[in-house]
Amino acid sequence: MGLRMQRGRRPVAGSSLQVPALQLHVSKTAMRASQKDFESALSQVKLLKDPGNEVKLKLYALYKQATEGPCNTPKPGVFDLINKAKWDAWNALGSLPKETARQNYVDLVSGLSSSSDSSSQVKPEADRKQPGYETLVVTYEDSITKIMMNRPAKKNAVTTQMYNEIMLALKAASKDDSAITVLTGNGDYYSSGNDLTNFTDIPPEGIEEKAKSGAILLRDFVDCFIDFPKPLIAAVNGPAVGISVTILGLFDTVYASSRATFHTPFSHLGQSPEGCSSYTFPKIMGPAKAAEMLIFGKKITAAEACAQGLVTEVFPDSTFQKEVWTRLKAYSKLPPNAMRISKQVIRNREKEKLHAINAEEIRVLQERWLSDECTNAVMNFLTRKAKL
Ligand SMILES: CCCCCCCCCCC/C=C/C(=O)SCCNC(=O)CCNC(=O)[C@H](O)C(C)(C)COP(=O)(O)OP(=O)(O)OC[C@H]1O[C@@H](n2cnc3c(N)ncnc32)[C@H](O)[C@@H]1OP(=O)(O)O
Repeated sequence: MGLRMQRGRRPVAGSSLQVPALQLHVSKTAMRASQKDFESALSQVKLLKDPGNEVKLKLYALYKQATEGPCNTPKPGVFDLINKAKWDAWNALGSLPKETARQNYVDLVSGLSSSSDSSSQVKPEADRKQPGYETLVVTYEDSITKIMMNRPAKKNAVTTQMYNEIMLALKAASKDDSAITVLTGNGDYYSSGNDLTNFTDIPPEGIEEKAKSGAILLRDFVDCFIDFPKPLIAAVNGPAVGISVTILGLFDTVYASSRATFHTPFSHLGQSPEGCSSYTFPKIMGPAKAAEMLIFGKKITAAEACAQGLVTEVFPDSTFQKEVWTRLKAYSKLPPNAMRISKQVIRNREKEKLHAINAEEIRVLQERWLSDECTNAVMNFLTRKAKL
């Protein structure tokens, strides 16, 4: 039996191994890994290729040290081989401070991710579906990483899990050898925006805590789009609502089906603009058109969105897939470094500003989530009294 890395679980041991003395490297940046870095490493580790038993034991030991401190449990008996290997690995860390263990965990995962990235410089099998996603289908073909939202029965509404998976897919795509990355939706919708059931699982600590964690999630999500280093294309296959529309201002190219519509009904929902749209929309379409969308929730057609500069080009719905993918395949053959560098030249000077705008929009939105206007709107949708 080998050590197992389970989806959604901590690394667990399941092997009788000689545990080598752990050579722990205290990096120059020790003590600087935040809880957020640590949590992101915990998510990342689930997507790694099997790193082997020795590394899994290191991860296990560092995780225990980072979360519980020095080994404090009785040594398992000699015949309890698995638990003894785990105990030995943890105990070998002695009195290593929790913060250092956390940093070492983050460093180790980061090293594993980049080595698995460099080994993936070998072109993945054509159109291979990347494993590890439940709400997305992520494929690689013709130097294009395609991230497809895949909850068609729910109009690709974005659950907490989908926010997290899109972030992971973007981080992976930023490091793989694809030239361009495309976000699209499966089914008749591109996306109906935030899944309104995200408002329902309120923790015992109350709605304020939920709003706080929602704010962190949304900030990290939008930050991923601001920082994405390669050409990012949206293939808007159908209607788009809320967050799926606002982040379009952070894409480099937006292709839309003639059936697509663009709708940001924030006032109807007692909410306020996000995805940096309070900045990108007035800049793209002018303040008057942006106000109609962001304040009054005017739904616009693909043709209108194109005339206003939010959409690059509209294709007839009947030929949308064929025409868009033919175009993208041609673009993906252009020299990838030149495309990446051109994007950076175009976008980099705005990055800091966009991060600040993102933070400010979320500060306002977090208060809105606690308002009666927002609670009533969400309840009306969930109790079937209202639809957009
Ligand atoms: C306390 C704070 C917590 C904060 C956590 C939040 C974290 C980040 C927040 C980011 C901010 C984002 C804001 C936005 O995106 S605002 C936009 C939100 N979206 C909506 O309001 C759309 C709601 N949906 C609709 O109005 C209609 O479904 C729609 C017009 C899109 C389609 O109508 P249609 O009649 O064609 O289809 P159905 O309504 O029958 O839909 C089919 C099933 O899909 C479910 N569905 C669709 N959209 C959503 C959604 N957004 N959230 C949840 N569920 C959705 C719908 O209920 C149907 O389900 P059933 O088949 O089970 O009935």
